[in-house]
Amino acid sequence: MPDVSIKFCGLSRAEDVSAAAEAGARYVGFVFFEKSPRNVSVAQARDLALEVPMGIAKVALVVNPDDATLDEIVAQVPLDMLQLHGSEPPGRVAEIRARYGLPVMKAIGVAEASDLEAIDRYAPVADQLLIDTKKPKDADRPGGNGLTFDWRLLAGRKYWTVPWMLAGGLTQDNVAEAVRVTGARQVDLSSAIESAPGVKDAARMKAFAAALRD
Ligand SMILES: O=C(O)c1ccccc1N[C@@H]1O[C@H](COP(=O)(O)O)[C@@H](O)[C@H]1O
Repeated sequence: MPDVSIKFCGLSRAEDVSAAAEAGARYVGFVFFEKSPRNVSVAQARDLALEVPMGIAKVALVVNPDDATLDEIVAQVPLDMLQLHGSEPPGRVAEIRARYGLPVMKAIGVAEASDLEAIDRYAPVADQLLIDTKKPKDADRPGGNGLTFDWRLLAGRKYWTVPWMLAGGLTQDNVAEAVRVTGARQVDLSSAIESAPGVKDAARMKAFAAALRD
């Protein structure tokens, strides 16, 4: 198994941060999206971010944010990256990257081959890409739904101009296969490391990391 970096997303308690660090996460994510069971306030995220050990990147996940929202988050929370998980067009991604001087990761939803065309539009304006399952029509959030997409769509794609992460329904049982098929060297997940919606589980984080290591 190659070395694969893990991002555990949607942490909301100090104990989740400790568990993520202990499991070997290289990124942790805080969700700013009211309809999500993982939604945190700016104050909560600030307290959590201050608990994150050095060397683990702190990521703010936002969905079609306006400048006022981002101004507040960036001013209050010590961050290493912004994750844009809405329908932000490439120009807006570039604008956010320039305005805040933080690396930006743009999520791209995938359901079919044509969705991958977005990679060429976003790679020039983002520091990283997050290839996630496309939002189902009836879902009330654009990610974090625990659903996979057909990983074979990424198989054989050798040339990426920016680093990327794989996301969407990854679990301790399927991640090894997902990495094998897609060649991903970074993975991001939320649902599978929860004991209930929004409640992270230390044992599941540990088991997920072990599935990538062993
Ligand atoms: O987690 C959420 O609630 C969320 C809300 C809005 C946008 C994105 C969200 N999560 C992101 O989706 C991926 C995949 O999640 P899952 O593993 O399928 O549950 C997750 O890694 C987050 O980055």
